[in-house]
Amino acid sequence: MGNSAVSVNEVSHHFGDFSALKQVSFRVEQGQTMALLGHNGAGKSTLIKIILGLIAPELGEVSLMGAGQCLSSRERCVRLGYLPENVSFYDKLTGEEILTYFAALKGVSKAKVATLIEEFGLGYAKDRQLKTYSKGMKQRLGFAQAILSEPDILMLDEPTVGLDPQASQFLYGKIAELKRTGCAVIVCTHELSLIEPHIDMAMIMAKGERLALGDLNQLRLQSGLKAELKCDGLAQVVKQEQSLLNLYQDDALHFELEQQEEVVRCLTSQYGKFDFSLSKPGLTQIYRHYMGRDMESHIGSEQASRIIPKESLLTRLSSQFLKTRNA
Ligand SMILES: Nc1ncnc2c1ncn2[C@@H]1O[C@H](COP(=O)(O)OP(=O)(O)OP(=O)(O)O)[C@@H](O)[C@H]1O
Repeated sequence: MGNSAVSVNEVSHHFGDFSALKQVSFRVEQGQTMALLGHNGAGKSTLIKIILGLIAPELGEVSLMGAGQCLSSRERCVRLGYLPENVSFYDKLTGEEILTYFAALKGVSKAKVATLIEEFGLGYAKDRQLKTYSKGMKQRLGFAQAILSEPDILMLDEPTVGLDPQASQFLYGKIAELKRTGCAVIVCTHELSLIEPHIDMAMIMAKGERLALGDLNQLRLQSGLKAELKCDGLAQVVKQEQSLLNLYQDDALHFELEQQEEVVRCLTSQYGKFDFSLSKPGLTQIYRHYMGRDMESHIGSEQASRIIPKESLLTRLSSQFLKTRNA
């Protein structure tokens, strides 16, 4: 499977007789950020748990930094950072105590803890118990925890929920810094327009299946969604130019992305139209296209009775770290 940071190959998984993942494959290279998108219950968290080694997939393979599936060997050689969807730490500990605890588990110095606390604007609250923290403060602490060990692979589940716009920008700035060091980042989110400028690629999932995968341009092409071009005097041009007539609707030209060069060349070189606005489908439009009109029915397909009680993933990760270290 090569030496991608994350390589997921034909992974399938069931919970009882429910098929949560169906032959999902993708790769994320070092220094790349991938958005993992899908409706509630699409299988995103299950996939993340499989990558983390918390769930063993029934079928398929996962390889991290070129290393195979075995959790203990993976833990020894790959630095993983993880921010779960609902950050749940021990709420009687202070912010500083929590980061110090995770630093000890990950073999990170206390000095790094102090630096991160300041960087994340939590210095004023470091001695306060977590139960006094706001949602955004907990989220910042969770993110600091996830990047403590300068991870090779960072997985973030809804990282910007509860963050104000400034804190979200700070978080994406941090992600950009980590990417420059070669860190591969996978972000599960429903905040599509927020994440769009920060990703190299996206995977869209529904009902446990991969619907689309690629960078924005590849997703635009795969979706068949059209670009829209507007300019003054377009109606006059279209009257003279038969090749553009079929593309003309509601005062604009609508065309496949492959046709863009041809359309623009025609307008500029034959009609001297250099002042035009061109809009391409964004991630939100692409996502809506794939989700179709029955998005609501996906949301309704959650079956609460199947859900096994969730204990804190961080707690489980910590105990696995401890087991590995003590092995
Ligand atoms: N431990 C479990 N036991 C039984 N079913 C489960 C379990 N975990 C997840 N599922 C089911 O698997 C499906 C995928 O769940 P998952 O949490 O991966 O979705 P998701 O895409 O992360 O959703 P969300 O956006 O709501 O977080 C859902 O139908 C869910 O009910």
